[in-house]
Amino acid sequence: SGLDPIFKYIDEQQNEFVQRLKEWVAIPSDSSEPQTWDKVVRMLNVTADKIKMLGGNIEFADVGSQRMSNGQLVHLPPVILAELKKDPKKPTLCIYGHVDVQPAKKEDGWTTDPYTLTEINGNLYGRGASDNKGPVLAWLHAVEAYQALKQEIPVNIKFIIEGMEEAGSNGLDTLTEQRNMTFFSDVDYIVISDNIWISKKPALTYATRGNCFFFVEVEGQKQDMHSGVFGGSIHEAMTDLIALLDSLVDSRGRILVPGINEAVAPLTEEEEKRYQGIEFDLEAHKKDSGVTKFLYDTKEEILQHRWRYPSLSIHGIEGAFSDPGSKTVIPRKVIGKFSIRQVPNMDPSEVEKQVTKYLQKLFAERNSPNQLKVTMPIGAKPWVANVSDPQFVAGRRAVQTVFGVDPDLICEGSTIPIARNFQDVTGKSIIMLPIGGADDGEHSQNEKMSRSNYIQGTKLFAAFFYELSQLPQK
Ligand SMILES: C[C@H](N)C(=O)N[C@@H](Cc1c[nH]cn1)C(=O)O
Ligand SMILES: [Zn+2]
Ligand SMILES: [Zn+2]
Repeated sequence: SGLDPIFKYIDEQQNEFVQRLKEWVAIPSDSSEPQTWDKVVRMLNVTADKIKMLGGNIEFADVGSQRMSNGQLVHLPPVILAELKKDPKKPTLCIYGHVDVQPAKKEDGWTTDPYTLTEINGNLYGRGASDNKGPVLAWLHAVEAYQALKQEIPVNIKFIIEGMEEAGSNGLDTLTEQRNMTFFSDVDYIVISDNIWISKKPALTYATRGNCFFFVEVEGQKQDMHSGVFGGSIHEAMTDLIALLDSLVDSRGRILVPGINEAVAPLTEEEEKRYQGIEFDLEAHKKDSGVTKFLYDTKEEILQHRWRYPSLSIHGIEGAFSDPGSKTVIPRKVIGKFSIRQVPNMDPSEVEKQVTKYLQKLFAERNSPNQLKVTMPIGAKPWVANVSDPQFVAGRRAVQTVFGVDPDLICEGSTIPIARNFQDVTGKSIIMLPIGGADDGEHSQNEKMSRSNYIQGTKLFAAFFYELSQLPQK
């Protein structure tokens, strides 16, 4: 086909493409703490340089400041808005991605250094390899392939690349509103590749869960105390917090906050049947994840609880003694962190009220003199696409061209916070076109992307440009 020279170029350049991913992974652009936002900015500069080399116009859009939990106001990293040369006769595709990463330390249990991309048995290990540096580079390499062969890219291309996705995409929602009539006005399609397949088969994603992230702070004394001197005679902040955290979810994974489960859209018969038809190998999932016993026994229940029911996870406690050894301390202030994944018909502002009211009631029952503060720094809504949108036809055809199979049509249990905002504010067609493998281990130790997914994924994106251009013009 006409795409063959492009695919050949991508195959020939694959070592160079892997080398570039190595350079990107080497930048520890962890967005979880302002202390490392300078690395996020460095990563955004490197990304912008690459887009400039492809002839792109770049704007570093300012998205203001964020008030941190300690009251400090910190300037956020900018968002890259970019555009390649425009031809008004072609449709315009806007590619969203992020170049920040989750935190990673070798001592967390990585086999290799998280910031040194290391290839083992065809897998490229490194923080951000799959989430989301690999896919962002794959888009840029797909553009590069057309340009290197002096072939016209069949669509106009815009980019939105941010460095705060893992921290909730703060500021990007307002920027989207501000630029709706300008940057977004000529956009026909928005594509996001920031998630994974559910099996070895390629997939198109039409829904994601949202996320409400909570901080529960319990403050006791002015300083940490000796547990031999004060233990037994004071209300300990950590004891209060553990009681609160233990009241959120039961051992069967059921959320205990009143109102949460009641809000969830009921499972229809038609939807239930759809789950039976989904190819999902539970044994392979167990093997890949290392989970020996799930909360549910059937593939249908597991997928439903990953895609269409809320879940509550407890992530950590700031201020708790967590080093090795035995320090007999009573921490003065502790902050529990948990999040609740959001599904239709949940509303993050309602969830915030429900959680706050519930925790305040439980805390009051403890008669503790300590101070309780509940905040929700992230409140991202779930996203559901219109699957009859022509963009899904282009996605399916591109998968068929590169992989020779029909893609699975799947949902995503995790969250791309800005997806729902793009949909609500711009009204544009959105698709998720993942290239990450089911066993990539995003956010985990030993995150990886296979060389094959990275390179075939680059071809998929090149084919997607072509297939979009073949759709009837809007
Ligand atoms: C799906 C995406 N690659 C991702 O990992 N998103 C994060 C975003 C998030 C949600 N709450 C806070 N950050 C995720 O789903 O955890
Ligand atoms: Zn991501
Ligand atoms: Zn992520």
